[in-house]
Amino acid sequence: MEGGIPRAVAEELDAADPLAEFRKRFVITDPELVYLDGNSLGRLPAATSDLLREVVEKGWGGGLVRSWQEWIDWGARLGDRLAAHVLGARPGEVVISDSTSVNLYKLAGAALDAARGRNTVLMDAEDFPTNRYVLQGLAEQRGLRLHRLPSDLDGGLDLGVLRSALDRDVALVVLSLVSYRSGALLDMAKVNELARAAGARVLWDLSHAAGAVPVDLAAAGAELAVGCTYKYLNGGPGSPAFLYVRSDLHAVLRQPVWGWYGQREQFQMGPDYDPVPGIERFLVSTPPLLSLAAIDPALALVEEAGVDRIRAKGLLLGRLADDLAAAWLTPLGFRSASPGTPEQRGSHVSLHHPDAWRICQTLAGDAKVVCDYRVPDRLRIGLSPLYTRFTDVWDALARLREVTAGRTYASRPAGLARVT
Ligand SMILES: Cc1ncc(COP(=O)(O)O)c(C=O)c1O
Ligand SMILES: Nc1c(O)cccc1C(=O)C[C@H](N)C(=O)O
Repeated sequence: MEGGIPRAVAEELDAADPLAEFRKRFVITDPELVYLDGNSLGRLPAATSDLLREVVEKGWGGGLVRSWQEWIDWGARLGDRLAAHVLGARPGEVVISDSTSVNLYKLAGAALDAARGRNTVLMDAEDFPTNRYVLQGLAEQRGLRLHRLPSDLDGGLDLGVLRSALDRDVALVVLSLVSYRSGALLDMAKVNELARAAGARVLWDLSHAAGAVPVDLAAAGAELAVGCTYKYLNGGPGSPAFLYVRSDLHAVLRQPVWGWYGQREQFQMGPDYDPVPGIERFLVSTPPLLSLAAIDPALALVEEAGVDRIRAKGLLLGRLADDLAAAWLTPLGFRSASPGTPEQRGSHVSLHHPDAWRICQTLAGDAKVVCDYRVPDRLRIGLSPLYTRFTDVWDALARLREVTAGRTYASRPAGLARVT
């Protein structure tokens, strides 16, 4: 019961794909497994293991502490590459450090400290949990008002809702450019403009956007951003995050965690904290060097492919997923949980189904399709263009249809795993 779109269509799209060769640059141990969870953890680039072996054996094993001469500015060097090729920022505006949550805390804290007389923080009530918790903590600790903007779980934040909440008390707006749940993509320039007109700053979380959709922080008038490197940037589990602060704000903002990596003349070990003038003032401490190093070969792939080409393929993958879902899955009780066209989304798509959890678990078994589940009833399908083929999407949705239609999942007991 193929119906809808024949597999040959996906095969033709693969044959015409200018990025097809990039799949070979990743480690793929099980060719039958369809991996559609690169929006959570990207695949391992083939070059990463050798690079890490070199850093471990030559750098750590041979060079020992002397290697810090070379390692110490890797966060800034990689930040500059990310700025130039992925984020549309200028040299000296991006640095890699800490985790997304910690960077969010540092930049939100810095912005709130600088915004005297304004006592409201706006956030999307449906934003990724860590963002909500960090802001809740900051607001409680500082006696600020946290205004949670209602937003459409399957759509995204309505700019009309944001506009009407932007009064003269708002110090900071924190938003994800791409929603982790629905994939909804916001208009960054428009949001920045609305906030600027109201005298508020915007802090962007680019975790689900970086390396998947074109981002031009400078052109969009962005002031602050954070994001992770282990999703579409394929930096590996727990690879450190990035942070961006527009250069004119470096002198104005001081982050709340005063560590020695932000200090002028770090190795002079001076008595009092006196941060450097540049982006490194937003650093805190010793980076997890091996995880930082792993970003290098991963970023090289994104640089070579180019984010515009990655996005172009992402849109086609998204359209194929939409068409197949409409033909095969809607009749089986699936309902879209994402904006309707790929252009309105990042690179993942979500579907509601009352049995989503059990379907997701079953798919990952014999059907060999890894996507993820998000409470209460969503399957989230990540389409990471550097290694996802059109035939992968076709095969995955065909297996999804089979599992659901045959209700082969129904006999399995339900229950939540610790990690989904
Ligand atoms: C939008 C968003 N922000 C933040 C995070 C969390 O980042 P971390 O746990 O690396 O701090 C994630 C995913 O883990 C995310 O999807
Ligand atoms: N960061 C993760 C982790 O440490 C464990 C399991 C999953 C993740 C993820 O990245 C989830 C992802 N941010 C999400 O959008 O749900």
